[in-house]
Amino acid sequence: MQKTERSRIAILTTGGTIAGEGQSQTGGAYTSAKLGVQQLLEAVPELHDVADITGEEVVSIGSQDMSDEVWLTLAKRINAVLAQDDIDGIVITHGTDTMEETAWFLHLTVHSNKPVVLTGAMRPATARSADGPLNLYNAAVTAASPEAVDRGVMVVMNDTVFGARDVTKMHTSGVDTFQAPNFGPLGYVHDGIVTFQRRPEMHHTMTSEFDVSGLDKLPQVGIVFGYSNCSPLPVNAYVGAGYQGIVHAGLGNGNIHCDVLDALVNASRDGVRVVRSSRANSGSTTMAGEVDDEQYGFIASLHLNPQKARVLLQLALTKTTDRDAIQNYFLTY
Ligand SMILES: NC(=O)C[C@H](N)C(=O)O
Repeated sequence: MQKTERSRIAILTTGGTIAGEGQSQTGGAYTSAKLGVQQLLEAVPELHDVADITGEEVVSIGSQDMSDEVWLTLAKRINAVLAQDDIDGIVITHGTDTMEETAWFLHLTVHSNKPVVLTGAMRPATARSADGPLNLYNAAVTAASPEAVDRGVMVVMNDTVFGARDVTKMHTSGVDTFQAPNFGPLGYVHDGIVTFQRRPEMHHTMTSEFDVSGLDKLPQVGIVFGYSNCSPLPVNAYVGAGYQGIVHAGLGNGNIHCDVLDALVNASRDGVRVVRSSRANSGSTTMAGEVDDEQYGFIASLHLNPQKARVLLQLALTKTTDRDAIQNYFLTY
């Protein structure tokens, strides 16, 4: 696709290690979300070779503190900015801890085909070989590319472009922490050029039916982790607190310890929607395995990991509580 005019990119900042400051350049303790939007932009003057850039701070937090409220604020702000004729794409700087969840939430709630790219850093801005500046540059290159239109929300880290549905954080500290274990990346960025190899096939952005424009909170959905000798206490606590949904981070192909299974079946029969995901980092919780979802009224998360299954269940519950309809959402998005 040819493009002659200069792209116009809005950079929205939310904090994270990319805006982090430490006392040493070679590692150790640091605090995320310290630098403002101007400091982030000034660190990468080459951004202005890529596009006309505007910057705006949405929040300034470590992404471990991300909340449904911030997601709703972000989605509404992004929809408003992308509705402007004078903006071609958005870059969001974000902490890496929950970047995959925010990207996935936005993939389902932003209704535009313009590129939306999240990026961040594993090393604070003050570190030797800080990865943030090049990640920010590569994110802007991607957001400014006409080739990036209609690929949904993306994460650009470590020269790699990932789809929001596929990407997950796999390493606690490495700069190559983001991977897409089931489906691989969408493309790569090198020398100021983004090259794509595929586009997401499932519904998102323009074809997503989830609309959060009138919402100021989301349904409450909790995650329960499966392990040997585990207890039904967390399931019962969520049910007692009135949660509308529970995602079980199950064993292997979404399997569930017998004590916890009883608690989840009771929850499901009481109308709490239960999604069966897996603590394994790749593969699908398939619809026919050792657990009979139809019998218990459970929903298989398929390739969505627990933290992403939680997001889709929250959005599904804004539309329906019907088990079959929710399973269908997991087959569609
Ligand atoms: N690398 C990072 O950005 C980690 C940080 N705790 C955050 O998610 O905000």
